[in-house]
Amino acid sequence: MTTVALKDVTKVFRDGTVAVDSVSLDVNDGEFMVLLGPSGCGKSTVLRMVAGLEEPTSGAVMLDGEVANDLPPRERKIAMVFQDFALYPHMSVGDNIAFPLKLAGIEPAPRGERVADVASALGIGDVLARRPSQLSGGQRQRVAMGRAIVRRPGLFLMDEPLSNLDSGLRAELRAEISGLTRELGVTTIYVTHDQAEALTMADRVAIMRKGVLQDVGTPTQVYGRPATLYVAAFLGSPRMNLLEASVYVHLDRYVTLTLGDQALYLPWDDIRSRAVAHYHGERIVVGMRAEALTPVAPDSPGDVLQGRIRYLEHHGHESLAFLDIGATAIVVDEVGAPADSDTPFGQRGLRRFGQVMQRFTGRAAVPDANPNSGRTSGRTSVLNDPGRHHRRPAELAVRLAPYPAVSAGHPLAIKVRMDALHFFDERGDRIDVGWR
Ligand SMILES: Nc1ncnc2c1ncn2[C@@H]1O[C@H](COP(=O)(O)OP(=O)(O)OP(=O)(O)O)[C@@H](O)[C@H]1O
Repeated sequence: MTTVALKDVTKVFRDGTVAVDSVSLDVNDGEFMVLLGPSGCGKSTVLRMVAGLEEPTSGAVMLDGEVANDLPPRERKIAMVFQDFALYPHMSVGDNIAFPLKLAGIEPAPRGERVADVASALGIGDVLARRPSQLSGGQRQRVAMGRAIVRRPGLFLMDEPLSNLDSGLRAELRAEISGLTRELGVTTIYVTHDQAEALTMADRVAIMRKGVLQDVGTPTQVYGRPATLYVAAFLGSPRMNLLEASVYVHLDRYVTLTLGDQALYLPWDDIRSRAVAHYHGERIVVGMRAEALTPVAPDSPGDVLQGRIRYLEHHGHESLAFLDIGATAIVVDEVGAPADSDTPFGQRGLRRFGQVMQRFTGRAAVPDANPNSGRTSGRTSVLNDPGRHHRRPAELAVRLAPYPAVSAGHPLAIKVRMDALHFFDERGDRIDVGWR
């Protein structure tokens, strides 16, 4: 049984990089917690502090309710799994898995039994005599998992353990890892920049940006009720449509949300109107996921936006239409294109590449980007903050049936599910409208 608590933990590296900024997070016993965020947001640094491989600059890392800042890594009852597997190439698979037990002084007979049990649970019982070089990537990852679980640790720390594998195998191992950790009841902290991994595997997800924790909750909570504009923009594919809206209150009648030259109306007796009404005369951000938008006949009544298709994207099972609706979109920087979530070539890769190039050429190949340079206060308006967000003509992402009978230039009317709208204030914080 292991619980982890981070209390106001900050890590500033010697060069002044603030990798982790006042993070507080509780991980419950047996919980599968995923740390999610783009490359360089500080996820691995959090994990390394929990492992005892990095010391916090301030704050406390607590294990089972005790401050563990000064506890050496080997006394923390943890097992780590990394993306590069870190297997011993000269040892057989069986010896790799048995190694931690050997170190712990376990006799050969019970050692062999434990190894056989773990190997059969992971489906690698028939390759125990092979060397790691004679295995596939997926098998190697299973051996790394086996070596981690064989000691029955209280806490698993996994740093992008699947990112070197192809996508089919990743999906398979995703299910295996989450099944296995739950079966074992081991508390797990799993680092990834892949939102699909986070949403499918986690009991709860903690989303980070530039060292700052943005939101923590179950996958349903963080997806359905994102705490900040950043989380709203980061999660989901296609990205949530984020539109600048002006609020105008017609007392006792309705609240108008003006999007360019069109408007949506919240009836006054709708509970959400009261929260949004505080922003009368101001601009807010209205978020609409594609699932809240349905194409309808052009003259349909109710909450309908009119647009013209700028372009279509065909994805096989569906097509996405991107509509010009004459409104302004708020684009959150650093979330990357959705496909980014699939590239293992993160900041760490860049750093390594830079170090290798430097060794050969004496010059840095890639400047070591400091995500905190140009950091702005959390109070800055997102509607006027060129370093972090920018505005551009909105292209509303809408789902259509595969290969629809429309093309670029076609007009399209879209019905908006008003109860699925998200609202954010000018600082990028969720406006709580008291529902869901
Ligand atoms: N030893 C170090 N010295 C200076 N800066 C560092 C060091 N280690 C990490 N950093 C910086 O701290 C920030 C957070 O790094 P970290 O590795 O925790 O991010 P990450 O979210 O895990 O990213 P990635 O997925 O690319 O590894 C980055 O800006 C990184 O360049």
